Amino acid sequence: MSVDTTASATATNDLSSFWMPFTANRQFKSAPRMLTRAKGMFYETSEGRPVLDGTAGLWCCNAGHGDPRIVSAIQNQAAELDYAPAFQMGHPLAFTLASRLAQLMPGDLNRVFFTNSGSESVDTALKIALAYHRVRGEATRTRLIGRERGYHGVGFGGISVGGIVNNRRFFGSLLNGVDHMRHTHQPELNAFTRGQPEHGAELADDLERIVALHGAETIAAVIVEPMAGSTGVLMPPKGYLERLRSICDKYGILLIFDEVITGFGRLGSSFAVERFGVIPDLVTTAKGITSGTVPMGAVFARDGIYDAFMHGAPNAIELFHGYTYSAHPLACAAALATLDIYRDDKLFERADSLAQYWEDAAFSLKGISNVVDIRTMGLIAGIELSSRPGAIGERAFEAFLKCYDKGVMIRTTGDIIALSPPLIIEKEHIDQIFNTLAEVLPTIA
Ligand SMILES: Cc1ncc(COP(=O)(O)O)c(CNc2cccc(C(=O)O)c2)c1O
Repeated sequence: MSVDTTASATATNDLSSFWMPFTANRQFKSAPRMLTRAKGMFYETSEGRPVLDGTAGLWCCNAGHGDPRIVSAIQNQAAELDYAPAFQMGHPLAFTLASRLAQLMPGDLNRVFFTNSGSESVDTALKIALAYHRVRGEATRTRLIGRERGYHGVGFGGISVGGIVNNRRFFGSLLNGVDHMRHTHQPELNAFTRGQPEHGAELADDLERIVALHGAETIAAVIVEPMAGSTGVLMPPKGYLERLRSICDKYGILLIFDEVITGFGRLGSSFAVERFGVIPDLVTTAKGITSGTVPMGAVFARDGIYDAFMHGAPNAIELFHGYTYSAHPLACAAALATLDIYRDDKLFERADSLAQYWEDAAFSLKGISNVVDIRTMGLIAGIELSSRPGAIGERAFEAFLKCYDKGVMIRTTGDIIALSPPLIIEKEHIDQIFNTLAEVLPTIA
């Protein structure tokens, strides 16, 4: 029997085989929400209904959907060089892209290791950090420090340093050799703050306590999201990142910024590195690198980290790590086309120019029942709702369903609504998002 893989064949009613990620599978399969097309700011459902993409897919479609410049880049690449190994072999696009990315990133974060996702970027950065200390003769530095409420993907490395309990509790004992700083959310001090909170920089001193407990010589790296996205859009308190950098310098600890969400314009700048003016030792990225069109991640390393590995027998492999699809030609082509769009259409500057309008629109929700906090920066917003007793997440999920029915797609984490639209968004779309929320939220008891 021939297998029909055309679009008509995918309009199947058989939902049973796909085990959906991070999804209430039974609820979804009882009332599927199928997206079949996308263009610009909009998805189209299987019923032909337009849905405004308020979350850039999953924080990744920063250039919007269906840009012909990316589409043709992928098509042409598939026809020319569909796949080539990056182990002991190379293809020019990988080197061109790495150079482009290094030019985009501030500081001396000039070395780029390619992965296929944010989770792989995080595991790669953690392994580079551990190996870096070993090649420098400090093999005692094996401990990795994360932060409560941190999200660093779903690899065993990422969930070990991560701080979201549901992402950890089911997966057993591999999560050792880590410690965590406190998260920085202080609603009693900072609720409804526009941008960075005034209070909380001293929370970075948790790292001093961890050093005092374990000994600096046992600690390899600290990893933080400069802006914590998945946990519900938590901004770094003023001075916090600077303080982390200073403490890491004091003890020879590597600082890793996980910019899987904040990278590529989300905060109105190229990266959080640029936005906050703090230079980490490693940066993890993914998502916006290809505007979500082809899976790809990239880890940026400072020159000194790369140089530390470049010793020993001249024909020896310096780092025993990498993926079959590292620097995949289609991903490289999509990424180069995406970077061209960010540059030519000035999407980062555009995000910065719309940030005030976006913020004012978000804060127009203040005063609606159950809205207990609003947090914004660049083109990101977190709208926190109070939780129903014993039913955390239900209010926000109800808002998600109602917004979807009204033609707007939002994301929720717990009872926090997370919004992160494509950077091509127009003011009319911003109005549509927040007018829809203004209609929906008062109807949720
Ligand atoms: C900071 C950070 N680090 C790593 C990852 C993992 O990336 P991959 O998924 O590509 O392995 C992420 C991903 N973040 C992510 C992914 C999907 C949904 C949501 C949400 O908050 O709704 C967030 C992330 O936000």
